[in-house]
Formats: sequence, structure tokens, C-alpha cells
Amino acid sequence: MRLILGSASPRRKELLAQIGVVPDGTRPADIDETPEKGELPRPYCARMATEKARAVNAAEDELVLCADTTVALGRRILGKPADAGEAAQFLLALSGRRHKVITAVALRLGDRLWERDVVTAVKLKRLSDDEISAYLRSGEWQGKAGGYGIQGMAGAFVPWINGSFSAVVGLPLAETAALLTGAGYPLYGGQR
Ligand SMILES: Cc1cn([C@H]2C[C@H](O)[C@@H](COP(=O)(O)OP(=O)(O)OP(=O)(O)O)O2)c(=O)[nH]c1=O
Repeated sequence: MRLILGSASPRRKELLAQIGVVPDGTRPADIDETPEKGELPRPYCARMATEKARAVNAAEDELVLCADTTVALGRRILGKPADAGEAAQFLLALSGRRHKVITAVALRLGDRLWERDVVTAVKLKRLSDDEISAYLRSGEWQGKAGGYGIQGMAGAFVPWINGSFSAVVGLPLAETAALLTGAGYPLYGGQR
């Protein structure tokens, strides 16, 4: 069985490599990521991951892996900021508060679809204007849900998380491994 990573995220590829999974191909999915009116963060995130998995072109014997990471501030969905101004707004909104990071993983083989989502609580310390400006200058907010990446400089803004670190970075490894095994993709050097 071949594995196709339906993602343009270098983090997802690295996280898979961390558990010894090397996809046979990478085919990023291009979908409309606009939330529906009134859509809540968790169902939105699950919908994004499954839509990505359906959008990737694959043969019947190709297992497609897609994921979506969404930051939820209460009922509010914070996606990837469009520009530095929006990143600043997100960081100000998150400053000093706890929020949730949801990552949904979807696997598709032909018409069969598996999905799991993982919710992690994250606390961001209260950010000073200097910290926000330095962070915006770093450019690390680009392409990251909520406008921050816990694996980089923003690690200094996070006193605690409750949940899965790998999920916050883009792929919950325990759940991804379980999904892959369940779909018949053997890990740890098993026969494919
Ligand atoms: C909160 C947070 C998000 N992120 C990233 C993970 C995701 O790559 C990104 C959210 O965007 P996504 O839409 O989940 O993914 P993507 O656009 O990067 O890639 P693709 O859809 O092709 O798979 O935010 C971090 O890297 N660190 C963090 O701390």
C-alpha cells in the first residue's frame, strides 16, 4: 500500500518522519478554508481535514493522509493570518488567555474514510507590546493557525499545554499511528 501525504506543511512531513513514516508522495490539497456561518471550531476542523482528504487525487490502493490545525478562542475560529496586521490581532486576542488547538487527521482509501480529532488546551502568557512586535518581525506567524508556532520562538510564550504537543505542531502522532495501523498501513517496518 502506498501512502500519499496530502499536505504542503513541512511540519507534518517531519512529524511523520519522527515515527519512521516516509510517504511515497506528497500532493497538497487545495480547498476553500472559509468557515460556514456559525460553524464551531471542532466540526470545522474535522470538515477541513476530510475535505482535504477527498480533494487529493489518488488511486484505489493509495492511502491519503491529510490534517487540519485550527485555533479556537471560545467559539471563534482563528485560522492562518492573512497578514501581519491580522497576526497581531490574533496574538492580542490570545494574550494572557487559555485557548484550544484542534488538529483533525483524515485518512482515505478509495471510498473509505477515517477521521480523528485531538483537542489540546494551551495557555499563552500575557504578551507585552515588545514581545508582539518582535514576534511579528520574526515572520514565524506566517502559515500558522492562530498566528503562532509553539515549536519556535513562541515556545517562550506558552507556560503550559494540556494535551498533545505534536497535535499543536500539526499532527497528533499517537492518533495518527493508530489510524494508519487501523487502515492497514503497518508501522515499524512491517510488510506493506
Ligand atoms: C498553533 C500552531 C499551528 N501550527 C501550524 C500547523 C499547520 O501547518 C498550520 C495550520 O494550517 P493548516 O491549514 O492546518 O495546514 P497547512 O496549510 O500548513 O498545510 P496543509 O493544509 O497543506 O496540510 O499551523 C504550527 O506549526 N505550530 C503551532 O503552534
